[in-house]
This record gives sequence, structure tokens and C-alpha cells, in this order.
Amino acid sequence: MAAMLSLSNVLMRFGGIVAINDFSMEVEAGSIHALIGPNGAGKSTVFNCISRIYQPATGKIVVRGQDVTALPPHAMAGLGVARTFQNLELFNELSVIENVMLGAYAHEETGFWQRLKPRSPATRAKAEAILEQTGLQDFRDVKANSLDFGRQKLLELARALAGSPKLMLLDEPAAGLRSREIERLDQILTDLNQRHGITILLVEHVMQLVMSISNRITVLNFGEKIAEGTPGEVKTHPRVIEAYLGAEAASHG
Ligand SMILES: Nc1ncnc2c1ncn2[C@@H]1O[C@H](COP(=O)(O)OP(=O)(O)OP(=O)(O)O)[C@@H](O)[C@H]1O
Repeated sequence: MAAMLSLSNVLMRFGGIVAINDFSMEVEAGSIHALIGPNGAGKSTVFNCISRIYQPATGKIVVRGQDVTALPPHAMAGLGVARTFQNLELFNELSVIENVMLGAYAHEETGFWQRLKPRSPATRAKAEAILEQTGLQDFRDVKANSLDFGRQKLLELARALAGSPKLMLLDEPAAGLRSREIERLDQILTDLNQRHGITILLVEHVMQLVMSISNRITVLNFGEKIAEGTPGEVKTHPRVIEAYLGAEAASHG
């Protein structure tokens, strides 16, 4: 299968800190791929390089066959790449469906006044379909800030879907969710992948979700790739076990 995304020999420094070092990975089109690793391993830095927020010192990033290494962040939506963030970035006072529709307008890069125009029936119909996909249809007219946290996370996902992405970069979609909410998220992501053909790259600490949905997992530690493979392969990899046990020992002082 073709690569949806590939990073080759990417190096990113912050002053004297090498955040990611000679990092390469490939995300196959149509797959769910997880990027995991202990705190500070470099996962967010990888996401920020892909989204073009950070400019790596060396290396190459290719999306759907196109070298994006020199492109600005706003060019990524046009290439079919959408991203969610660890911290929710919703319009709290607007309704759920307005938030999703604004996601579509953000993608189209329309001006401010354009965004205030009444929504076209096509935009509304698309937003309704996304609310169905994410299980938010019964909350369409509720203000974003009156949703519970789990549904606010789903709304963030729904907004990213409004740009009709081919590749979604999800930054800790399960953080702060309860077990039942994680199961629901698992079903939604599996459905987006299998029925709608969306390739997903996620950074996630919740192993219940990572092990259940990923076709492939890449493991980072101290900015370097230490393992890659199927969930079964990664779970039993000695360097992964060592990295996680080491991190746990450090956090217990
Ligand atoms: N903007 C920045 N300025 C300076 N150092 C940074 C910056 N962003 C990241 N770093 C450093 O780069 C390294 C990798 O950080 P990064 O946030 O990518 O890790 P992470 O794996 O996403 O961690 P977490 O799981 O805690 O979110 C860390 O040492 C971090 O302190």
C-alpha cells in the first residue's frame, strides 16, 4: 500500500536540546498508526513538524507523494491533513453544529465576513452527517461549553472532520476520558477509518485505545525511534518495556 505520510531523517532542535533525532517513519494509507512514548519523548514535536508549525533542521516530510517540508501550516488542510490538539479549541458560546460548520469554513480559508454569512444547505447537511458519525446528533443545538468533557473531545474531532481530511493527526484524543467514553471513541475512530477511509495518526498515552485500534505503532524515547511494529510486537519489545518501566520508576521518584 502507498504511504500517506513519510518522515525521513528528521532532526529538530530547541537550542541545545535535540527533541527528535534522525527520526523516520511511514504511515500507510488507510491505516491507524499510533505514536507513543514516555513524557518528553518527542511525540508533540513530531506532530508539530508534520503540521509545519516547527521547521526541522534536517530531514524530509512527504504527504501523499508531495514534499511538504517547506510548506506553511495553512497549506496542510488543502492537502487533506487535519489535526486536533491536546487542549480543546472550541467556540464555547456557539452551538455544536455551528462549531462543526465553522470547521468547514476554516478549511476553506474564507474571510471573517464570509464566515458570518448564513450557512448553505450543503454545509449544514455535511455538518449533520459528521454529527451522526461522531454520535453528537442529539446535541446539535447545545452550546459547546455545556457538553460534558468527553463530548467536547468528540466535537473537536467533528470539527476536524469538517475539512474532509484524508489524514487526521489526533493529539491525545482519549486524555481525560472515562473507560466507557474510550470505548465509544474506539468505535468512532474505527468507523472513520474503515467506512470512510480516513488514515489516522494518533499520539496517545491511553494504552487500552492504542493497543485496540492501531495497525501499527511507533515508539519514541528521548527523541529516537526505539521500536515499531504491530501492537503485539511492540508490547513485548524489550526496549519498550525498559523505556516505560524507567519512566514509571522516575515518576515515583
Ligand atoms: N517549544 C519548545 N522549546 C523548547 N523545548 C521544547 C519545545 N517543545 C518541546 N521541547 C523539548 O523537546 C523534547 C520533546 O518534547 P515533546 O513535547 O515533543 O515530547 P512529548 O513526547 O510530546 O511529551 P508529552 O507526552 O509529555 O506531551 C522535550 O525535552 C521538551 O522539553
